[in-house]
Amino acid sequence: MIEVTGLTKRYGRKTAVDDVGFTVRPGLVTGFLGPNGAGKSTTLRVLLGLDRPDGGTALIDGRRYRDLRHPLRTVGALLDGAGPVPERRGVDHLTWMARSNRIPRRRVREVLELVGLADAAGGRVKGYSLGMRQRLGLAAALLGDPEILVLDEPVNGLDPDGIRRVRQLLRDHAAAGRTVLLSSHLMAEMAGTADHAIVITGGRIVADAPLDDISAGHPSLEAAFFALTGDPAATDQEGEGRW
Ligand SMILES: Nc1ncnc2c1ncn2[C@@H]1O[C@H](COP(=O)(O)OP(=O)(O)OP(=O)(O)O)[C@@H](O)[C@H]1O
Repeated sequence: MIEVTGLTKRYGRKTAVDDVGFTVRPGLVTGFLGPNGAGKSTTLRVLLGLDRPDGGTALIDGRRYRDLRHPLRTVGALLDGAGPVPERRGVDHLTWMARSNRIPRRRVREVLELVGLADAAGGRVKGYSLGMRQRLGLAAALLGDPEILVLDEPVNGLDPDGIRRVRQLLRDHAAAGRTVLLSSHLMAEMAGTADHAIVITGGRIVADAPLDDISAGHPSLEAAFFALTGDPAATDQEGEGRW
């Protein structure tokens, strides 16, 4: 279970996240949606102990990330940012992670199969495509067989096989009574994967409800998203006349 309460994070004079609160429950895939700059990554970074909040808390099973006894076995995360050493082979990166977290070595092979990277695991990371790096990041998130998955744009760069694998992995994870928090800009992907959605814009939560409730009364999830967050294209047409 993830519990975020009264979370505020400022960068200089910019308030990136403003008194945000939500709960992510087990047994569901919860989508975290919002336009560029809405505050999604900031929230996830604080949750994963990569940034300090100015106020409020973000707890995983009742603890801050840095207080978790076995972080990799509790929460698997995929976030933009520091990746593996480019000179390292994919399999060595995972083996090093497994060893430093007391995870059995056989799990490395398992996660490589799960994400469809087994054949390329012997190659150096610097030779990987965007999608292969993404698969390696997912493998790392799954390595500790964690109860909770927190994934920022997991299908970014993935081909149809990769997208199908991720969708199935997340559905299976939730069906096993585990917790999934997933951010994505791809509304069709979200509509096909998530049960519940939390929508953030301008650093504030504007919806937190089952996906069907959010879409109700709109032709699509995308239309509901624009209704909640504002549609820049509509503003352009209404008078800004930029083009
Ligand atoms: N390190 C930082 N320094 C200054 N401002 C930052 C920093 N990180 C984020 N911000 C600002 O905080 C706001 C929220 O950014 P954040 O990256 O959390 O948004 P996001 O919802 O993840 O966006 P995207 O969909 O583009 O990834 C933005 O206005 C961003 O410019």
